[in-house]
Amino acid sequence: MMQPRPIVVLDQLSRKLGGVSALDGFSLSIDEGEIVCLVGHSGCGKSTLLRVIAGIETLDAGAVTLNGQLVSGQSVFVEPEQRKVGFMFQDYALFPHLTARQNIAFGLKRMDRTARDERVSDIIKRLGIDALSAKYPHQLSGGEQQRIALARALAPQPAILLMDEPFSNLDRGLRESVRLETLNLLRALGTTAIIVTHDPEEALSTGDTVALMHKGRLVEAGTGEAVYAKPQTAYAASFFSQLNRVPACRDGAAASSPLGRFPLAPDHPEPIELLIRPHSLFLTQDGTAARVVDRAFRGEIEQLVLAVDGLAEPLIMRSSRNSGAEIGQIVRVSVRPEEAMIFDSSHRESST
Ligand SMILES: Nc1ncnc2c1ncn2[C@@H]1O[C@H](COP(=O)(O)OP(=O)(O)OP(=O)(O)O)[C@@H](O)[C@H]1O
Repeated sequence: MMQPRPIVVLDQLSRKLGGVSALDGFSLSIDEGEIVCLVGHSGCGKSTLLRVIAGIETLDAGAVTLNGQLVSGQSVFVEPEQRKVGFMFQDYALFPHLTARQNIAFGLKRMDRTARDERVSDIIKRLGIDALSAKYPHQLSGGEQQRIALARALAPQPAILLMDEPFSNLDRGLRESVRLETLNLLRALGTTAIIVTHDPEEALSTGDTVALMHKGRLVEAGTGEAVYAKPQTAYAASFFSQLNRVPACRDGAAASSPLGRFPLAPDHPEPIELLIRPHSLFLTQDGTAARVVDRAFRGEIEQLVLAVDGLAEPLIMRSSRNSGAEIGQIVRVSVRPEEAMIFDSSHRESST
């Protein structure tokens, strides 16, 4: 098997816009054929990053290398048309006065007519959108417009495809199927892609790598499983799920808390931040006493709100087992020790 080759190398990208650091030393390397899902809260710099890669925004510092060629930085600037980068905008930006087929052909003006027709027919066939090709954008549903926009972005066979919130305009029901279809197509074509979203759940299930961004910086990157189960930072832990923050302090080789003791590395920085997901709590005879403050049954999931002595905030516990607990009842709660997450809280203010 061939070694993967980095096709997008983003090195220490910085860009100030309107006095804000939209990009602040952002670095990431993406392999050929890799699908990266870039996620972060609104305003963290996701769109600016895509625009810099596409060449429709400049850099203050840093360098972008695409396919081995320096395209931005060190006084180099390669024009967007020369970059072999496709861009799919959040609102699709289809031309209203062109049919679906003409929209798809739009980026192929420099090809001769026969080759262009062939290319357009090929992508229409691949996406199974033949029935839409003579229609105008206003005659298409949101899902159909999304497919035309995708076909238009893919028609020039870009080495890299950038997609800004490509599924956010779709209904919930449609979003899942369009997302799977789009990913399957990108994989079949071997396209390297960066897909932007602000939805944590979507990020975890889209693509090979999740890259979490905050205030113009990369917080961490890894597979969806890794960033969810073993986040390296408290910011990532809290971005991808609700959390219980539990006070804890060092006691020898352990972090001691009202919910028990957890192993702590000797060199772990202090103060300690102990974070526990609602699903990491369970009821057991030898747990810590807790009073049920609230209980909500949600079909497959039961949620309990539990007051524990020594905790200012009640704990949220979720389980797929129905405990049958009643409000006011005293229960005993424990933590799956391997799921307790311990961080250093000294940088919390700057990271949230
Ligand atoms: N043209 C501009 N002029 C001034 N400030 C800008 C400009 N473009 C972006 N910004 C600022 O830069 C920061 C990053 O913006 P950007 O649009 O890249 O974020 P984003 O993560 O894509 O947000 P969203 O998810 O809301 O689209 C924001 O604080 C934004 O207000």
